[in-house]
Amino acid sequence: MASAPESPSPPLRLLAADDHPDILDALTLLFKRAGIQVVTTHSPAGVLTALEAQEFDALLLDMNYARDTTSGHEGLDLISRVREREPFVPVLVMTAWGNVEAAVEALHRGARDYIQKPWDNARLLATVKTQLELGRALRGTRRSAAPSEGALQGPLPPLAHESRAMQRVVQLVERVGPSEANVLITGEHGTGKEVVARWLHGLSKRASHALVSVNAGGLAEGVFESELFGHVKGAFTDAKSARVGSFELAHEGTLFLDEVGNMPLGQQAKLLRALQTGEFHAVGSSHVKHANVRVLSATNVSLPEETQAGRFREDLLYRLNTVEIHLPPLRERREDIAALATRFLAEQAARYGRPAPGLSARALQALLEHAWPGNVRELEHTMERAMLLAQGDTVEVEDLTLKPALRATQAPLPDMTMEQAEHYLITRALSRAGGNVTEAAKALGLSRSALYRRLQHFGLKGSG
Ligand SMILES: Nc1ncnc2c1ncn2[C@@H]1O[C@H](COP(=O)(O)OP(=O)(O)OP(=O)(O)O)[C@@H](O)[C@H]1O
Repeated sequence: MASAPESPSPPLRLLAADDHPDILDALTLLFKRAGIQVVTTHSPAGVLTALEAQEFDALLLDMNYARDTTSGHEGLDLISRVREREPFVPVLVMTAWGNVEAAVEALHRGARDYIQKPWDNARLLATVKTQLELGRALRGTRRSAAPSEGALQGPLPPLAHESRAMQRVVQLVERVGPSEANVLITGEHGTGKEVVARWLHGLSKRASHALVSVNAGGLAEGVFESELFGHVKGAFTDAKSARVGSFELAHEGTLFLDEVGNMPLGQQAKLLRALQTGEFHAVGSSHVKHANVRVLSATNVSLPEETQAGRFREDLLYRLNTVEIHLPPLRERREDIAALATRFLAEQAARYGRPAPGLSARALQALLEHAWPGNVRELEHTMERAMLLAQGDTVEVEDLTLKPALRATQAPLPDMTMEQAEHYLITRALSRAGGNVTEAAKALGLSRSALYRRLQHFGLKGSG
């Protein structure tokens, strides 16, 4: 039977924003000639409206909208707002010639590249095309992420990434997600390793197949092989029926090996053999099976240290960590706390059918100062509890029920980096001043405006 011809893919679609009509005309002409569909708008509000109305493969945004200004503030705010709504659409910015500072800040806020005006047509076209194609690929893989049997199901979970550290993680996830590379995800408990695994799978060509999760570090000797490779009926006393193993379930999809650092050496050898050959056989059968899997694994222990101590096979480590993605603990990315806390409050409120409460300034300070040994998971539980305890429409410090012993237990000041020490001193001063910026600035020996700049840098808020 002849197969149906593939339908031609629709033209790449770009949203371009600039408040100068002549620039928009020039851009439209250039991109149309290259077969790119362009929608234009002259204001930040227009960008947000256009994003509501339709999907784009990439955005090209000017940084200055109020005529006669070159500060780029409107453009920077716009990037942040776009990233909130559309975390994965590639954003390119256009900056005034020589305004490298604005360009660097734009990259920090999540823009992928920048073009200086006046631009060079060939370079602009090449840069835009690359981002359009990437954006199209990212959209396509996410759309085809249909759940299938045995998979970790459901839509991709949110991945908050306000901090620079998490923005770097997201960039890495975007880059390696669509590849076939095996990825080792490291980080303390509750830092979001499984969330990252889901995104990696969701962005890959394998997204329409299963993502099968195995708690590799917690399998007793007797069940390890049966769990991973399956067994035939009657293979052992309890084998009343045949079982399909995780390798087979994950065929053409992704196998997620959680807690991989806790596997005993004997199991490591068996896993390595299956990964090297792609072949295995079910317990009680001599029939060789083959599975095509991409392996993602996660651990909260240091595998290089485990390897040195002889507890983890080096050859297995090399197979697992083609790329490593490290999730920093929450105490090292405090800029994420406010966004995560508000998100969790809203989610829990929706779950309990209540209006989402707000966070008092003191409650926010307490959250920012807490050490979060349980990381994002602990914050999630704290906000659920706080939502239930809150009286009225605001969560107060008392509703957080943070254990005092755990508050502000960071690394001692001498062990901190400059950035951490500054962050620590500022949050402490703000907290002591009840969120009042003027008072905190006085205590720190800074001018109010200098403190405001630092607050902006760290994504912190104060009052007064
Ligand atoms: N960046 C994030 N944005 C939003 N939610 C997050 C983020 N990171 C983690 N979470 C949420 O925090 C909880 C813990 O995340 P997850 O289970 O992925 O952590 P983990 O590192 O795999 O934990 P463990 O090591 O204990 O298995 C989940 O409910 C997850 O949805």
